[in-house]
Amino acid sequence: MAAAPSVLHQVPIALGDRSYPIVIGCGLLGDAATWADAPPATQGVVVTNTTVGPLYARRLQGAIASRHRDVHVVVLPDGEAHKHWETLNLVFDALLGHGCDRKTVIYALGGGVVGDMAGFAAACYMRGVPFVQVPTTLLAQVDSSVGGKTGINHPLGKNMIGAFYQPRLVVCDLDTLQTLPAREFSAGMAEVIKYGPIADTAFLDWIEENMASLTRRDTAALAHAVKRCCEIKADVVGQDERESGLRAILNFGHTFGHAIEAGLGYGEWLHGEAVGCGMVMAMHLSQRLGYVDGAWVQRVTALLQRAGLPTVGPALGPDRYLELMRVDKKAEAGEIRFVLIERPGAAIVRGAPDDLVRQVIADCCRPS
Ligand SMILES: NC(=O)c1ccc[n+]([C@@H]2O[C@H](COP(=O)([O-])OP(=O)(O)OC[C@H]3O[C@@H](n4cnc5c(N)ncnc54)[C@H](O)[C@@H]3O)[C@@H](O)[C@H]2O)c1
Ligand SMILES: O=C(O)C(=O)C[C@@H](O)[C@H](O)[C@H](O)COP(=O)(O)O
Ligand SMILES: [Zn+2]
Repeated sequence: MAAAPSVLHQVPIALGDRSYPIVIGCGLLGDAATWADAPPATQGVVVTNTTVGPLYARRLQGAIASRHRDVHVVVLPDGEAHKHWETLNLVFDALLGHGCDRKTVIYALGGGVVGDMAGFAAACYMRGVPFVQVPTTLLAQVDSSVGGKTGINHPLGKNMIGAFYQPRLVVCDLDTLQTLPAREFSAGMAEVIKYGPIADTAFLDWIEENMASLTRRDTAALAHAVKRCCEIKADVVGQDERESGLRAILNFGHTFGHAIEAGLGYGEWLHGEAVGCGMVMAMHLSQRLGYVDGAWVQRVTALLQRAGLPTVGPALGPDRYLELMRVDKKAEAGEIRFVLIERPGAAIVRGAPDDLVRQVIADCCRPS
């Protein structure tokens, strides 16, 4: 018999009238009580994909059935390669086809790809309908479901078309992580580890000590990791919702990482894999600029390796890396700006000479 549903943590995110809770626990998805605070509406639309839908859509549909007259399920193709306009249009087709009004609640059931696309669809449909994040990957529970960055990719750059649009509620059901493939779990660990170097060295110590429990998906360890990551992200986003400054620290590893994703064509490397490798590159750059020492870079690199992540970048060649990174959203007047580790637990954003960046690419990537 399944254990009774339990809420283990609630993390608030303070954004004035756009504040919302992040609820973390077990057995939440199929429990009607979980959804009591979702906005009321005639129609609910669950947006999911071909992998997550068969696993969890019926359970969610049943739990929210009493809140809406109709609950529709929209099933998208799975994968980063589908995070584009054509897939987004499938959501709009369904919303219009079902005659959804502007109070319709969209439930994003899946990983970060579904969450980013369903959130962007919610931001656009009738100029904005409420949405709820129901993240089912480690990466989505610790990062993408929180903070309101939504959007899609463009062949020339990652997440280039999108909107800041906050969900009304985030529900992290830890039980869903039990069905996640090992490679996807490792990818999520990259964004977990990210919070250590940028904000909390005690959390980095904790991850080192608890890597085995996390890897075997022990519920108590997962609950702590998801809670601590959400606390850090909620604190940062609460201070700088639209990334005018501080929020950029959450982009640690992403300048190099997004170049890897776009350069290989979305999907060959997972987002978390590219970000993990990007963090190694950003740490090498931080070291070359005199901020951190080699021993510390090695310590974090070893942790990424223990999490099962690649730490040597693909052979795109320095010119291509630089070309792709100039498209990054943090770039200003053509200058690439990197999130660097100023000291363990603190990050800054600044440019770096091209020749140093080329040396980092030579040190950290396969030869082209
Ligand atoms: N908005 C943000 O702040 C933010 C933050 C980080 C990442 N992202 C974005 O998130 C995306 C990556 O998210 P992701 O790593 O969750 O990838 P994903 O959404 O592609 O999910 C990974 C894979 O796991 C499957 N899956 C999901 N839940 C499952 C479960 N419980 N059991 C079995 N399989 C399951 C999915 O179908 C998919 O095949 C990228 O597009 C990235 O840009 C956004
Ligand atoms: O929430 C943020 O801010 C982040 O940067 C979190 C990242 O992990 C995430 O991948 C985000 O989507 C990247 O944002 P982008 O603005 O560089 O596209
Ligand atoms: Zn990310």
